[in-house]
Amino acid sequence: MKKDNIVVTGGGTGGHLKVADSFIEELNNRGYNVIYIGSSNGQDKAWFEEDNRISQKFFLDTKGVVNKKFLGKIFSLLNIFSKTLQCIKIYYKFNVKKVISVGGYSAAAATFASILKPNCKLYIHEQNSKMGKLNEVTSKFASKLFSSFSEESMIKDYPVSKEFFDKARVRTEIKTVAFFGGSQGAIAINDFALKVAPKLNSLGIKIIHQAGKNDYERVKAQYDKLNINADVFGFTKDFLLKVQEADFAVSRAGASTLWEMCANCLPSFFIPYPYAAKDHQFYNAKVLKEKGLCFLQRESNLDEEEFFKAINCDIKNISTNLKNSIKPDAVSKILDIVLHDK
Ligand SMILES: CC(=O)N[C@H]1[C@@H](OP(=O)(O)OP(=O)(O)OC[C@H]2O[C@@H](n3ccc(=O)[nH]c3=O)[C@H](O)[C@@H]2O)O[C@H](CO)[C@@H](O)[C@@H]1O
Repeated sequence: MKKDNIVVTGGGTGGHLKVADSFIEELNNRGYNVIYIGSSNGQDKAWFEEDNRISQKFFLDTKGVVNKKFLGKIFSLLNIFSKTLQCIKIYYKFNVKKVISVGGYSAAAATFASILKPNCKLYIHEQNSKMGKLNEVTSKFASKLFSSFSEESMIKDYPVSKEFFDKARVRTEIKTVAFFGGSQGAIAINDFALKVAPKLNSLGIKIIHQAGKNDYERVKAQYDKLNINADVFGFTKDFLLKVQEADFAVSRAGASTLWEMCANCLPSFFIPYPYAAKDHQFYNAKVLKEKGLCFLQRESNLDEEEFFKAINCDIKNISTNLKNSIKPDAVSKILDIVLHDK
């Protein structure tokens, strides 16, 4: 017999969706009925539409509010209000008493509905070092807030999928370097990779390169022109395989990617997305940098020399120490707290 219905909401980009995915997996393993509420815009639909671990899925036509002009903001807020009413109806229909939000605009309506409906509890997972706008507004109403960066959080480890820990290995030498641009890809990282590729190639180092859907063709053509046989792709569902193969990564510092690399013991050179809200990608990586566990450079003063210095680091030492930066059972521990909360 299936247990209670639990709502998981949020997404928009891969970082939020990966965390939602980890919660859905564990809830499903524990026999709970999972209801997912996301947006029909962004990546939610592509990620979960065919997912048979989820018993009910709702992709609402919602968009972000924060970066809109005045009138756009008003329309988006009115839209969120009407979708909030729709979510309240869903909660009554399926007798929902617990809602887990991983944030992002696609979580807004379901989160507000959990606050407005009596006998419904809200649990929030904030992924970043600086809180997103929605979580800032709604966390005061949450029964519990979880975050790797908050002193108050009962569980500080990030909910990374177990497979990144299972396949972890301590790197001892650099045979393969990977370039990762976050779920959307990053032109700045693509251009940097193409700059350093000839030297990496001459050192006999293999290149893995996630260029993003939109820039893939250009990047691939550039490698062909350079006559370098790199493993280039736009986006892969098998990200773990690429992480596992790499001995060193150059990457954006979105929270999910950052902790996945820690879990896998992969030393990294982070180039944060400079336009992230409150510069949160920089602060995500700064926490690791202060412990000597990563390299960190601003996109505005990217330096090839610094990069080549980094790949000559004591990789074994960093990789070994990454092992202690995160523990593997955060998903389970967070859900223990949520599910036993009265
Ligand atoms: C531009 C922007 O606002 N980015 C935010 C977004 O980033 P974004 O979604 O890029 O951030 P993350 O790095 O957190 O997550 C990317 C996720 O996509 C997966 N992946 C990546 C490449 C690939 O080919 N296949 C694949 O599956 C990775 O495993 C990872 O789990 O959400 C993050 C989490 O809130 C934030 O920290 C970022 O700042």
